[in-house]
Amino acid sequence: MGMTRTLLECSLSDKLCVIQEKQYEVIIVPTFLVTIFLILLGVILWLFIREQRTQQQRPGPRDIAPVPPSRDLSWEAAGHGGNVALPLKETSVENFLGATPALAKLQVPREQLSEVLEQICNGSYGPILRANMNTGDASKPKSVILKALKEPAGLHEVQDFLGRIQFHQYLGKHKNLVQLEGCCTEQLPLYMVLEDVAHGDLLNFLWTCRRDVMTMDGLLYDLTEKQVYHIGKQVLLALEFLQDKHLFHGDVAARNILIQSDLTAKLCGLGLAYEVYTRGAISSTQTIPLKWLAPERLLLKPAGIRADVYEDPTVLIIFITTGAPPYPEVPPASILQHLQKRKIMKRPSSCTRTMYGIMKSCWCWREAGRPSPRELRLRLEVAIKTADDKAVLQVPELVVPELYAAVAGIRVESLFYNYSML
Ligand SMILES: Nc1ncnc2c1ncn2[C@@H]1O[C@H](COP(=O)(O)OP(=O)(O)OP(=O)(O)O)[C@@H](O)[C@H]1O
Repeated sequence: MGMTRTLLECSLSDKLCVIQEKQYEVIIVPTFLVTIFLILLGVILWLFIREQRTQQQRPGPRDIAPVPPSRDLSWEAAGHGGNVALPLKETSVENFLGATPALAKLQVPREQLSEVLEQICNGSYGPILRANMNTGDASKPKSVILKALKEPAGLHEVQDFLGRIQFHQYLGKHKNLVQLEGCCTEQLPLYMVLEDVAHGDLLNFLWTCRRDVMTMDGLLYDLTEKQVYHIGKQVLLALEFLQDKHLFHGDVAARNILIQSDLTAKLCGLGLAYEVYTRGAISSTQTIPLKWLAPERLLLKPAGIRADVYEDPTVLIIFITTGAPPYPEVPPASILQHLQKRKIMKRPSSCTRTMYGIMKSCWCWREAGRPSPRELRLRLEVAIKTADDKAVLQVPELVVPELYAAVAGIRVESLFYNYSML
């Protein structure tokens, strides 16, 4: 207003007046703008510093301090020399654990877990152990599997581990999925308690079939075509169950199928299904052997249940060849090019044309061209009726795990085999 008035007051012939007025404009406006800018900068800086301070005060992984190992489980007594306890005692973590009431009814009192019998392997969270659980009758302890959270664990890992237990709880019971028995999460160390599927994974089972072993602990190591269908069907029932919950497994492989003495198959390795549950998709952080992957996954495209269907016949073929690696003639790194030429696994002599026909339908390049788990199961149920229940599948050579790992494109340590100990 003042400036306008001054302008109006200056006559155009009064040069001095016009110059003075412009000087006024040149000084006042930029000063005003600079001041605003400085105030804004100050506010932003203040907010930034305040946020930094709050973050420093928040509990983070580095805040976790060591605690002595739990005495409840005699891991050292089992002769392994170490302990599986988390070196963790931190108020914030304890508060955090206390804040998961959803798990309250799953708690297994630690004193019921009496003795660690063996370490099966190192799983994705930490050691996977076989332990005895007291059932009330001292003469009948029950064998269970403990998945422990390894040390050192940060809050994020603790959170993820608890989330995983809740995921099992969400899934509920299914005959063909490994069952959650409970958990020990009220204090550290943390354990997920699972039913013990004592005969271990299908791959080891198949390798044992190659030996002259007839029966072991009630399990018959003689496989017929009918049994192959029978186990395949159970895996598909588990996949249907996951599909009903809008999930998929993501790593269908013989190493993730556990076998009971009555040939009940149970799917384990639910890590990727949990990712689908929490994020709606699988990330690429977990490495799955290339030779097991459906084309869309090799191409890093989004995958779904029909990628599981693609992988399921890979299991069947491994089955029918009693644990031979898939695509033995193709180097693991060349598998995508191989599939892009629309080449599929050859029919082994032990595989009937009916079974191979079913497999081929699953190895369709296009996802939409593959059957759903239910359609596939129905086909297996038809095939089972005429399947051979007499002839035992025989592959004479023993497996050399190192060679298998190289041909299959997997790390030999990932084969949790006690095969060599038989
Ligand atoms: N309930 C069980 N009974 C017997 N053995 C088991 C059981 N659970 C796991 N195992 C053994 O441990 C191995 C690894 O299991 P699993 O893949 O479930 O663990 P993980 O590494 O924690 O993977 P994920 O995070 O995908 O579940 C299996 O191949 C099997 O040998």
